[in-house]
Amino acid sequence: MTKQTIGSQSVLSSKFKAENAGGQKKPKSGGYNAKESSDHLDTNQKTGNNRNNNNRNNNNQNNNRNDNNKGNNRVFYENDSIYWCTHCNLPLIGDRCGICQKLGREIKLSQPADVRFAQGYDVELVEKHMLRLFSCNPLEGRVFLLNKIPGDDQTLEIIADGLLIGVLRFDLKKLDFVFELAPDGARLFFAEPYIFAAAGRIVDIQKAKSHLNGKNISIDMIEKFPAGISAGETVLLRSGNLIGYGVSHVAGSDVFRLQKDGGEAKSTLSNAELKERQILKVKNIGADSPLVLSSKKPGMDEIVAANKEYVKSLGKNALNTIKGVCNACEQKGKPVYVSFSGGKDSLVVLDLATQALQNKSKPTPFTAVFFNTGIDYPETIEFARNFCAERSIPFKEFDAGDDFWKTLKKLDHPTKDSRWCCKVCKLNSGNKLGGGQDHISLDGKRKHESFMRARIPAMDTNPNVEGQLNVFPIRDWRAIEVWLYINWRKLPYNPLYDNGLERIGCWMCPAAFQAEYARMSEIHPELASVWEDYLAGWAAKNGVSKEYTDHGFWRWEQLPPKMIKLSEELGIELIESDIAEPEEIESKKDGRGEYTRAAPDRKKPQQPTKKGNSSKKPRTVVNSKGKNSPVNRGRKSGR
Ligand SMILES: Nc1ncnc2c1ncn2[C@@H]1O[C@H](COP(=O)(O)OS(=O)(=O)O)[C@@H](OP(=O)(O)O)[C@H]1O
Repeated sequence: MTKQTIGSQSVLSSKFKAENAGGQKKPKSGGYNAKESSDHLDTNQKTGNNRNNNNRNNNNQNNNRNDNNKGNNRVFYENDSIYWCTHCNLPLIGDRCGICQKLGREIKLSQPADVRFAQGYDVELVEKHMLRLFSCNPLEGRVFLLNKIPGDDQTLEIIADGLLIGVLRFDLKKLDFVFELAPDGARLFFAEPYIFAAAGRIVDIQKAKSHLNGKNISIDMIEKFPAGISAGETVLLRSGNLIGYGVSHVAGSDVFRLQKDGGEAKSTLSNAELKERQILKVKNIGADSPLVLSSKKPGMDEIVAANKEYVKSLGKNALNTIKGVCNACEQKGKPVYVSFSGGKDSLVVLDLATQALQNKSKPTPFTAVFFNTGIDYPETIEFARNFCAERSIPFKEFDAGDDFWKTLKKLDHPTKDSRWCCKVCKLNSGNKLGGGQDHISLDGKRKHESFMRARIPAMDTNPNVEGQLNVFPIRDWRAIEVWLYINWRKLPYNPLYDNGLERIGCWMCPAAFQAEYARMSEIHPELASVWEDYLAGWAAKNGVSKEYTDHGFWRWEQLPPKMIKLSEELGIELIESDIAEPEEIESKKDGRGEYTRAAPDRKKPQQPTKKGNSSKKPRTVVNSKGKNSPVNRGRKSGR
């Protein structure tokens, strides 16, 4: 089996997939095998062992467990596959296509497998990168998927025609997305008609006697290196009958000048330097054939039709959960609320609750509750209010008003590891909701949203809101299932999802990716400037640079290793309290082994505390070279 690596993810190549087509799927009940189940996107042809809806849903009930083999607390989700109908060329959440009735090819997803459809701005973003790099877009007009994987910041696998095409990764140095090819993505650009447009991206390497995979290539091996390539970019590679891709270490203009023996092209490197430098690194190259995507480009209506029975079955299970809880004897008479944030998950729960509880003969009254945090996007507030008004759903809005800003004056800003904002903006309102009386709250949280949420139970009493029983009717659903349901039911949804936001919450959330701040400042520059003004003031008081806040260092109380490394690479000075002892860092990991996007957990709110810690050493700016210079630059409240 040949494994290839894209960023942090191992991917089984399509060559392997082809060799193993028809292979039997491993039983789900077996113990976890790290080798077999590491983060990867893999395809395996199913061989008639048809799983029915019930099996699927049963799997969903118990779909994750600890990955003990990896020696950390990261959870392994067993429900990490989708299927691809190769006949209709569309994704399936169950193994059989509802249109052609054929069995789909299984695709194992990188964990946490919360795959979704690319929509609106996502499609534009991918197109922008395709055009910039390859001057063409083979994904044009196709519905494709995005699968969020762990990384330094937002990192998305791009899946089209059931194949991993590449990865979009938000680069914390560049503060922009970069596109990296995957083996099948590279094969696309060697097929007609794309090979003509992408010619300016193809580097020709001399035929080699030994393997090239993973090797750095020096100038004497380069036959042709297009001038338009920049250093650090993904490039297509050709060597004899081998095709593949790699990453350039230098700009094309440098190579061009050297090969032309001192031509006109602008250069940053001398000929001698260039001769010594490695020109590029081969990521993957092999005797693969160019890849032509299917001529079928189904739209969302067809995709919904192909998945309808599975979606209906998921919906029915969730309806039964809601009915079961709300009509159980011990819960009878308790007020029922739907925690409606204006996001996609609680939208589905609200629609399910409407069907489950608005039974004509014996309706159970319920109310949609929206906690207006005072830092919500205007689109979210408008959507939540309108959705309920248009459907005559009783709607209750609790407004936290200026509480966030008032608290910000007293304390330092919230961080990923000290998040007082959820308590101030949501939980305080939550406690007003039931007034201490027993009540039921239907909530949109899902296990696949983050490794932190992997263990949410079917229902739970909320230790932070007196009398509240939380029920999570769609806890086993993945984002693709949520979107299929929304499309099947033709529900209107928050427009921010089409505008490049994967997750709707407060526009200022310390748990957000830097990529999300970047997008927020494009959608709502007026909101971004409020936060930038705050950060500028905070930076001045604490003696940190604009780069410190621009690159998102403010989001942590104590920085994770990836941010410390970034500060070294960018030469950004830190504050001593940014750097925790290794044990402290370990205990602060968010369960994904990453520090990225620890989803807020209302069960464990951070108590508002002053960030100041009197036991801390005097403030010291640590420069990136590790030299400490004691200075009088304490943060207002300290970190
Ligand atoms: N402001 C507000 N008002 C009412 N209900 C809310 C609110 N924030 C969160 N929720 C409920 O919690 C679900 C998960 O939301 P989040 O992950 O965004 O936030 S949180 O951790 O719960 O705070 C969320 O579902 P989705 O936001 O659709 O995923 C809701 O059921």
